[in-house]
Amino acid sequence: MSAPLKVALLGCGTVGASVLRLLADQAADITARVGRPVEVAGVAVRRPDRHPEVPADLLTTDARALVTRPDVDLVVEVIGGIEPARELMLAAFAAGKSVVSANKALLADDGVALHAAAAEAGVDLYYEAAVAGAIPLLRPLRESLAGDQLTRVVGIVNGTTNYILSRMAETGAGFAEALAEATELGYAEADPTADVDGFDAAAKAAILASLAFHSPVAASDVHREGISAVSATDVARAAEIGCTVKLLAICEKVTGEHGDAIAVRVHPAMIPTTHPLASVGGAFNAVFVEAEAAGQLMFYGQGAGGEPTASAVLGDLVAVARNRVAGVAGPGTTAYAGLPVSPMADTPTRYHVSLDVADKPGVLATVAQEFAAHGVSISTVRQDGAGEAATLVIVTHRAPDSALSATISRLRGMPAVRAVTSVLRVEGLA
Ligand SMILES: NC(=O)C1=CN([C@@H]2O[C@H](COP(=O)(O)OP(=O)(O)OC[C@H]3O[C@@H](n4cnc5c(N)ncnc54)[C@H](O)[C@@H]3O)[C@@H](O)[C@H]2O)C=CC1
Ligand SMILES: N[C@@H](CC=O)C(=O)O
Ligand code: NA
Repeated sequence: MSAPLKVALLGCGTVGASVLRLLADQAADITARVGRPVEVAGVAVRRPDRHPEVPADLLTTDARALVTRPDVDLVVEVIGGIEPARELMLAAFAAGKSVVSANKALLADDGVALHAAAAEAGVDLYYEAAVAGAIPLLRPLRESLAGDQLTRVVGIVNGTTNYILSRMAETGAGFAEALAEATELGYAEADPTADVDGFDAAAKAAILASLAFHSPVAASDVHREGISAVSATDVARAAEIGCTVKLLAICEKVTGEHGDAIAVRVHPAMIPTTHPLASVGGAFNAVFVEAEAAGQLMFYGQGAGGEPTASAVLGDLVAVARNRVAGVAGPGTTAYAGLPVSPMADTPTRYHVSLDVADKPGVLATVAQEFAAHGVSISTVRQDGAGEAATLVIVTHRAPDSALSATISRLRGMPAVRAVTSVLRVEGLA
């Protein structure tokens, strides 16, 4: 057997510790699959005293020196965040080393430049773990579907928020309690506001849109709304119309007056309980991909947690190790289509709106008139109660998002409307 391939592991938190453990547990199989042993050369951490599980001679606080060590062949970056992860990746490429990363924040922030640096160095940059954890999704998009035309990618790509929404809907758990559980289980980001406010899902949506539509899409291009404004009323209203609330990432090819573009958004939405995404619970993720020839495909599995994420990291590590043994680099990404990102204001969406109104003659007509004035067609209206406590529940047809939000702003100022108690977009309704 030839000399081992040496790996620099950067970061030994939830994901890094699982990578280290699985790499040791599966050493014999990985050796057989790669054709050479794959061994850890060093583990860069911030506080060596906090890692009694790692052999002391492997620990270092100098990640840069580890990355550029001549005996290191491959780098696994599971530190997270933008810097120093970016600088360490660029140093790895410059030194001719392939990188495996789980870092969606960085890939969505600077993916184009990182891919270019890897290509220039003739090495690999793989990051299957960065989107939907264990689920094989990026490689199918990049390789298996490379001969098809993708039209839509929609899914649940953040385990923490899905865990929180599932707990709120199923057990009535409070938001803070459910978030604490998700953090304890290793699903949440180092700063969980990245999950709750939709930044993590937006980064993943940007990566998915870039791969699906061969165009550069950054996290800052993604319309982003998190789940902190989702109320118990929203969850209850959703249940009344046979829906559940999920945080969705939606990437679509749209055709406007200036030609093809990409609409990319992350926001909570009501979806029918019969929709396959509605039954995706806990930290699980699921992603639908629609392609012209393939039709609909669905990918489902564990989207967060140390071991599931480490599975995807190790899959990439085996892939880049095989490429290294073969003396090649794998397929990179392409942004040849260069499609622009369409503004959220122009994106067609549907709204579910719940209003407290006085039950007086003409109120329904006044409210309906406001929708009509903005060119928004109403699909269904329901009135509950009477007198002072009447509630109007309206579901619209699709209209440009700006028309819908302008309608809501006007309703909030109408004397006949006492309160707008719930506003959520709706997806997947017939
Ligand atoms: N936890 C999860 O379920 C998933 C995490 N990811 C991604 O994997 C990456 C790692 O996530 P976790 O392991 O959950 O985070 P973590 O916070 O548990 O671990 C990161 C580790 O890196 C260390 N670190 C930070 N800066 C360092 C530096 N300059 N040098 C050496 N070590 C440094 C930290 O001390 C910490 O131990 C992130 O990019 C995250 O977005 C991706 C998919 C799922
Ligand atoms: N914090 C992320 C981890 C995986 O990407 C999530 O909750 O999905
Ligand atoms: Na994945």
